[in-house]
Amino acid sequence: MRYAHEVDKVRAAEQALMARLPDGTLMARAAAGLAAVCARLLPRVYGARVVLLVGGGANGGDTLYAGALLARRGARVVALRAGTSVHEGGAAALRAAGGRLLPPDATGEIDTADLVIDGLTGIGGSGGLREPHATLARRASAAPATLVACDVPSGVDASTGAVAGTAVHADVTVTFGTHKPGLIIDPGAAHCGVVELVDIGLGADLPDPDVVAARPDDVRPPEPGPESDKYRRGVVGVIAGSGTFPGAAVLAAGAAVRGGAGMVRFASDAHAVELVRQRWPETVTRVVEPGPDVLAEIGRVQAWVVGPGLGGGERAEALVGAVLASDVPVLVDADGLNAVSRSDALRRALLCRDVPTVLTPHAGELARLLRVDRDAIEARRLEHARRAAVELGATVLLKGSTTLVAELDRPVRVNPTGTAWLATAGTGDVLSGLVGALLAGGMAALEAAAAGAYLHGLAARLASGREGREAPISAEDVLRAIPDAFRTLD
Ligand SMILES: NC(=O)C1=CN([C@@H]2O[C@H](COP(=O)(O)OP(=O)(O)OC[C@H]3O[C@@H](n4cnc5c(N)ncnc54)[C@H](OP(=O)(O)O)[C@@H]3O)[C@@H](O)[C@H]2O)[C@@H](O)CC1
Ligand SMILES: Nc1ncnc2c1ncn2[C@@H]1O[C@H](COP(=O)(O)OP(=O)(O)O)[C@@H](O)[C@H]1O
Ligand SMILES: [K+]
Repeated sequence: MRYAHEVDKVRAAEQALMARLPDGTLMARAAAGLAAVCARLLPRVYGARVVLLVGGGANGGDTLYAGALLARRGARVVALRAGTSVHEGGAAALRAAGGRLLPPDATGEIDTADLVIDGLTGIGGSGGLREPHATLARRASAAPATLVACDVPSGVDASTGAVAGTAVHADVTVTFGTHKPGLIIDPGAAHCGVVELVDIGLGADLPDPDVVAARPDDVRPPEPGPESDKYRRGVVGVIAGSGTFPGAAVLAAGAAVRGGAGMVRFASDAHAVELVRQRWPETVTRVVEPGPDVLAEIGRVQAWVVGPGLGGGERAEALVGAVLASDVPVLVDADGLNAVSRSDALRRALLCRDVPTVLTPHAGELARLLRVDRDAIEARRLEHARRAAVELGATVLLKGSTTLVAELDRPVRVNPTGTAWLATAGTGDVLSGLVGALLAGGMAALEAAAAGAYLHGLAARLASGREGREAPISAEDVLRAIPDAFRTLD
């Protein structure tokens, strides 16, 4: 797993470590790591033009010391000082190495630089960048020079990834000690470029992470063994589709098949059932009307998926209600979530469940569930995913440019796979069927949701093509690539 810690935990760990080390050791380690990355990025350090953007805090200090190291190797280094104060030790080191400090209006230096280091704000930044920081950030982001952010791109909130106004768009972010959530969650993540972690020795002092991102060998979907049969592998029941949206049913049922379910039971109205039967003859289908015995009519399952394409109205509410009353893991998606948003009774049913429930909203659906603005959710995804997990008593998979999975008292999972080409109709239906199959296979809710998001994003990348040469994909392309995604896991 890749770990990320929020700012208060980073500071506590740094203090604990600093208490055992001579003054300035951590800053020296951070600066050395930063300078080493910058040196690698330059074709030649000697004679390179390096500009430092320096704020008044320790982030500026790291940057000044790194600039001094580059100056000692023959780079021509100038620092533009934003604000009134500047880290004194760092400024003295830069001067001693032959570098110069200039006022912030010397912005012409940025346009002719080979490399710019952004040391305006790090983990101490808060709110939108003030002037002259914002102008410097904009100018550096637009300049041809390679832009390296020190610890965090200035203007990005390190703990959350929120961006209030201008923020640096870095090519590379060199971060110290541990990742910060804001570097792996959008909108902040989109400002980071490539993230390089420099070890400054914090390891033993860091507590459990706030946020984690899987690496390929962390994703372990269930595998059949010699003792397996279709029932032991897990039966998933999919209740989806309607006269208006039958396609969602085909995608969700198909993804459950491809996601490794031993068997898929599919139930809906006659039209959706007919389409699913034609497209996925391996499913066991049943036409159902909502009623007290609807689940018994469909048959025994190890997990339910309810919601994709169900449409609005009482039918959807009744079907979601029946599923929430069951005693097996449940995934609620799309119109199923909208039904919960409309009905206090369903909300109560959700809270009463003592078996796992996974909710898979996009920002609009979560906005309706939490009764907040969609924009607020997209700006502060981490906060809202966590809040939803608490208020709705469920494992919440928030979809979008960064997919998060939140569960009470657990580090939030950030999905590292995916591509913007996934933003196309129907891909969410594929995700619901896939996660449903993993739940039916016996994975815990958090693991199933995180593994499903990982495989879904990987399938999309495989379908879309090699980086730099991607092509548009359909939801069906993603579905077809699910087995390839499984194959790429170790
Ligand atoms: N602690 C350690 O052991 C280690 C820490 N390390 C390094 O220290 C960094 C943290 O340093 P830090 O705590 O000094 O905060 P920092 O990120 O420089 O920001 C504060 C400055 O920014 C300013 N500012 C804030 N918001 C602003 C805004 N919106 N717009 C404009 N200005 C704004 C604020 O001004 P003020 O609001 O006080 O007027 C103040 O001047 C960390 O990221 C890492 O690089 C490493 O060396 C390893 C060891
Ligand atoms: N900008 C984006 N970058 C990466 N993935 C995205 C982006 N926007 C959406 N996605 C992904 O695309 C899928 C869309 O799901 P959803 O909105 O439910 O679509 P639908 O309801 O049409 O099936 C989700 O997996 C989501 O995480
Ligand atoms: K910075």
